[in-house]
Amino acid sequence: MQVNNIAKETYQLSVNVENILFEGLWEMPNGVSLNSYIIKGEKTAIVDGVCGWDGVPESLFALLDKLNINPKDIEYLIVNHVEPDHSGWIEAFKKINKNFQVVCSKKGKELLSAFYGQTENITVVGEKDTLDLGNGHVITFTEIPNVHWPDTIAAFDTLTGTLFSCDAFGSFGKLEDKIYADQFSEEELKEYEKDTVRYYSNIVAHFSPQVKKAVAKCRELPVKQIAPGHGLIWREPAKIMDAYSDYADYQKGPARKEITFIWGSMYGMTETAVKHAIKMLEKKDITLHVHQVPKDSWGTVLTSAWTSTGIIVAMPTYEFKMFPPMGAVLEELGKKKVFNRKAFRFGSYGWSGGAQRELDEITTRLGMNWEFVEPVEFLGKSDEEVLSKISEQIDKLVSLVEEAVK
Ligand SMILES: Cc1cc2nc3c(=O)[nH]c(=O)nc-3n(C[C@H](O)[C@H](O)[C@H](O)COP(=O)(O)O)c2cc1C
Repeated sequence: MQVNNIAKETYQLSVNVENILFEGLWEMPNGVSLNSYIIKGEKTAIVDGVCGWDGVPESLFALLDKLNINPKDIEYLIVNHVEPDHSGWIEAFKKINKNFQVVCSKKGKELLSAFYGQTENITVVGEKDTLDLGNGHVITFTEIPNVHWPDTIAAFDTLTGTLFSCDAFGSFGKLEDKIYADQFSEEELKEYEKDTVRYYSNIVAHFSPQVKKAVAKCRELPVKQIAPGHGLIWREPAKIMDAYSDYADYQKGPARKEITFIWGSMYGMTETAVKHAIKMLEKKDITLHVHQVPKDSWGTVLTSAWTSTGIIVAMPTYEFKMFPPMGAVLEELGKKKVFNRKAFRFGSYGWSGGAQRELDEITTRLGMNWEFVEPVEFLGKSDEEVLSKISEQIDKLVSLVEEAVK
């Protein structure tokens, strides 16, 4: 929980949240920050807020107190989108301040009524509309729908060049002493990027075409720094804009020279072949992510798959279908539109098989368009012949990935 002066009369109020599943679903090994911003012109505005969970609005009020800001003196609540991780505190705020004006998009107005019964004192803004807070702080608005809720806008302070981008350009990971990306070393940024890709792939990825449009729009603004609703502030805005643009492109593939290897096994028959395959892949000049299901969460698998051009799935047949957690993970990859990957499947069966049929059904139904090399399905344990066939197909897969990313 911290306050930072990030530009003239502009402050970041940040509250870290840990040990929860984001959206009730996604694990966050390093937590997440909920960032609000105060702009103190002649009038005071708060840009986005925090969730309404126990203790979180109170943390925000404590931060306002540190800044000597009485919530009653906040005139504008700029709600870039109504998703409750940023707007949940409105109920608590309304109890303290009865005379504020909400600034949001047309769609945001509908959602505010539905979620918080807020129907009055709302100023609707659209593309290029402005809000003058005095002292030179003229805020202009840009519509970036579906990044990540349909009502999303971004607010740009023309005085300081700060773009308050809401979920766009955000990341998982707590904010600690360093709040700017440029305070991180190359190594630290590489590590931090894992949280950014996790955030992007788990939360925003479905809307990748809209992300592309949003990035293009934001590039047109004279942005000096990007202050997102989650994660670090970017004083070199092109870096995170380029990264988000690349992540959006990965949806349709090809992505990076990486392979995500997802496997599951009941009695070790498939697992023996998995160990052989991993040993082989580790000798290749390609980044490998290995995940066992159901041990590793959907979110973790999705994070790796998002940046991988190649996918290997290894699992046995279970009641005429795939080993169930594999089916669930693949459905999720399909729904997030992890499309056009190079892929390989192998696994053990005991009766009459069936895993392949379900795999084909899921990839076809969800339009995933994965290009598979020949599958290797074996009865019981894997012998030398099976392992050699697996090696052959892995060689083919690696070549396909290398070709795709050239
Ligand atoms: C609960 C259960 C369901 C199974 N269902 C099928 C099936 O529908 N078709 C099939 O060919 N084998 C089926 N098998 C056999 C397994 O696919 C076989 O034992 C395989 O070797 C398991 O590989 P693993 O040790 O990697 O889990 C089933 C086994 C179990 C325990």
